Amino acid sequence: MSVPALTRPLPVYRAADLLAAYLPGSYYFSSTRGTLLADGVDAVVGGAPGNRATAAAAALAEVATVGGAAGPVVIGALGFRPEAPATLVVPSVVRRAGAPVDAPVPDAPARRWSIRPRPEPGCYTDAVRRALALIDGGELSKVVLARGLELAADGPVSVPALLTRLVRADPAAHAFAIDVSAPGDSAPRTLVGASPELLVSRRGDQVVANPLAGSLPRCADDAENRRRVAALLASEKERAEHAHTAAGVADVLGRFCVNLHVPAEPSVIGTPTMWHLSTKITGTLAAPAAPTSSALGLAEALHPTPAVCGVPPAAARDAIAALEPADRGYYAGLVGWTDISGDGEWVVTIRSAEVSERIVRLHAGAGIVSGSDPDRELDETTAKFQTLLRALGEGTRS
Ligand SMILES: C=C(O[C@H]1C=CC=C(C(=O)O)[C@@H]1O)C(=O)O
Repeated sequence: MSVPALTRPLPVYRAADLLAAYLPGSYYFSSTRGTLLADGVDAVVGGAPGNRATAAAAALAEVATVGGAAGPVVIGALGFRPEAPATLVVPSVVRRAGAPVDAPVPDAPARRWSIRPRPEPGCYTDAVRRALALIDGGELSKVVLARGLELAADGPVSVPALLTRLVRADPAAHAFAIDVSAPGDSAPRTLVGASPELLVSRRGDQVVANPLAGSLPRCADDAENRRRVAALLASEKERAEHAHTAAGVADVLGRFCVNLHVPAEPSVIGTPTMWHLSTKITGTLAAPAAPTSSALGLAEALHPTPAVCGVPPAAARDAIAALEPADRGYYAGLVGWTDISGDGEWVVTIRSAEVSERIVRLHAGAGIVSGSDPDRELDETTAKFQTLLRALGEGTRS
């Protein structure tokens, strides 16, 4: 007598269902590769900065029997500085669906906001001038300087509404909402955003990275947008800014890959708010079984790329510490997931915010190279804020 196989039908979810099911405290990540919604914490992944991939692999091996339909993952976010707070967990339940599809953007909840730039715009342009002096002095070739906005609402901010508006405004973005609450926080804290920048994606032995640098704002006029795209491609200064980033990423990935394809010329990608010079780098891993070659291992090796730090990296880090008045926290770090096979997707934490009850903290940065104009860099950060400001129903201010 044959024994029927014990099979459990895998639940099938739609991306829209998982987006609708997101609640603060969950872990959400979506991109053109698919949607992931995870809940509960089976294990917290520790590990020393730079070596978290090994700790992640060990944690995944230990909980390999749980993880719902999709098997266990490590999901979370690491901050910009190696010693910054980190959130990396193996959730108890993982639900997956395909990529988000086009759907109308719902209205933002009605809120009144008070907005404070941190620092004041004049302090930011002063910092850019000081960075240009370091560049002129030969200490640096590029540094990315960021500034912040602190928004206070007249009531609690709905993170599900914010996430939904971000995903609907740009279903191709890498959208995320990660619970980053820490002991001692007076209220739950969520890192939420829609990053255009793929740090690294891995499937089997195939890797893809998509460094971005060199930007212009997008506008409502098609002809003007075409002019801006052409201007971006033609600008020596923007191309130099981009070349530093693409070369930095290619250099690191080259150490892990047996072959690496780096297009000779950048292309342009668009988000609803920005145009960016882009280089899509692809490669084949030499040792895919090594934890250091997992998606998280590669992401840690790549971070921080010159898209958020600079060249040379140590001097750029020092300049950022000296010229930015506040810590970046999770901004300009990495956010994503890795599974037990080492596959996964990590993105650069830009176009992001930390939300805690009534307060939303945003950051945006711009790459400073020889020839940068402080006022234009300020304007670029203002344009980059629009992704989050529009999703909050507060576009065009700052
Ligand atoms: C640092 C940010 O963007 C990076 C990614 C794309 C273009 C950039 C730029 O043109 O400066 C930045 O390197 C940010 O959005 O905060």
